[in-house]
Amino acid sequence: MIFLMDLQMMLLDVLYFILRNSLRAVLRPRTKPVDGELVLITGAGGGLGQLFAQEFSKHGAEVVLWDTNTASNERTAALVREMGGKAHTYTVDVTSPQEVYRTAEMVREDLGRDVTILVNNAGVVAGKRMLDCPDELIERTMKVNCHALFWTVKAFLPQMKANNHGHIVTVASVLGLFSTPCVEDYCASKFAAVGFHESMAHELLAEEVDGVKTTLVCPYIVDTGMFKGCKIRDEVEMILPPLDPQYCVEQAMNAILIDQPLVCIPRLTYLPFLSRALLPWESNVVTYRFMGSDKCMYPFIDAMTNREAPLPITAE
Ligand SMILES: NC(=O)C1=CN([C@@H]2O[C@H](COP(=O)(O)OP(=O)(O)OC[C@H]3O[C@@H](n4cnc5c(N)ncnc54)[C@H](OP(=O)(O)O)[C@@H]3O)[C@@H](O)[C@H]2O)C=CC1
Ligand SMILES: CC1=C(/C=C/C(C)=C/C=C/C(C)=C/C=O)C(C)(C)CCC1
Repeated sequence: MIFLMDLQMMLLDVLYFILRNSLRAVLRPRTKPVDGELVLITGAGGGLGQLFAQEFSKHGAEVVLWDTNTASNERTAALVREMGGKAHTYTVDVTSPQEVYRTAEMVREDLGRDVTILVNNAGVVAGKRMLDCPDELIERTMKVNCHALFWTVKAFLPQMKANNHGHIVTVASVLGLFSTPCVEDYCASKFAAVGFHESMAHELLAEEVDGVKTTLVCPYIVDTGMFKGCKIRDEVEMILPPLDPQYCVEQAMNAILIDQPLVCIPRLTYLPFLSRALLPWESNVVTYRFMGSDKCMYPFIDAMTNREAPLPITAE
């Protein structure tokens, strides 16, 4: 009897959330204020990291910027300060757990308060065919895009839980939900990031920690240069062009500010995610061929290889 009542309640809840989320897609729900929050962004010197810092700052948050690249991290801080915002920079390699824990402690001592929003944004890709790729590059992708999530979350989640207040954002990718050929390191790391994020989100809900929110951000190609050259069929690209970085971050911010658990940017990319789950493998293969996704990474890998190749010696 209790089982049947629970089943009925669960089905009603399922319907309620389908309805609520469909309405949310049309009507804009109220956003939460983030002024006064302390937001830590990893990979803050990069294309999306810089824009996240500026957007959070526009909303009145104080930002803590982490990157291995001191110069680009300082540029982000300068942009935030020009806007009248508060930014603190730290040069950190997020692949090192010791460095992450030590710097997290330093942030706490320097600022005298806890980080309340963590944006795990740092990411890399090897940009080589798997069989040509040095093992160290494959390991680096796994360490930056996946292992680092464990270190930063272990560093900041305990205080969020203790205060029952916080938000963990994981910038994964649509390539964590479906794959393309020739970026095995990246897909493996982003599928892992999605798995990590979802498991952590379920853990918080199972423990009824309702004040710590989570958002998984899965963008399609963004024009930051990271995947420069990646190209699908022209006719399909007209419907699905690479994203403008500002648009991507604005969409991600909208999701974060309404505590949305998952956002695929653009929405059209929910389709290949669904078709991967529902259609036979061979149906997906023919779709990939038709849309030019089967060889979309070739020009990207060529461009990466040429970028690294030494300049040809030309006779004077
Ligand atoms: N661009 C795209 O098409 C898409 C990107 N994404 C994801 O979005 C996120 C941001 O990407 P994007 O802004 O385009 O990339 P960028 O390369 O512009 O920025 C990434 C930043 O992370 C930094 N970084 C790399 N390794 C480490 C490390 N070990 N510790 C700390 N910082 C590090 C980089 O520093 P350095 O300059 O020294 O390398 C760089 O500043 C990534 O997670 C990416 O996977 C998702 C979907 C699409
Ligand atoms: C596979 C596939 C597609 C192409 C996806 C591509 C090319 C994604 C690239 C994403 C990147 C580079 C993400 C970085 O994080 C389509 C045409 C959408 C639909 C058919 C299935």
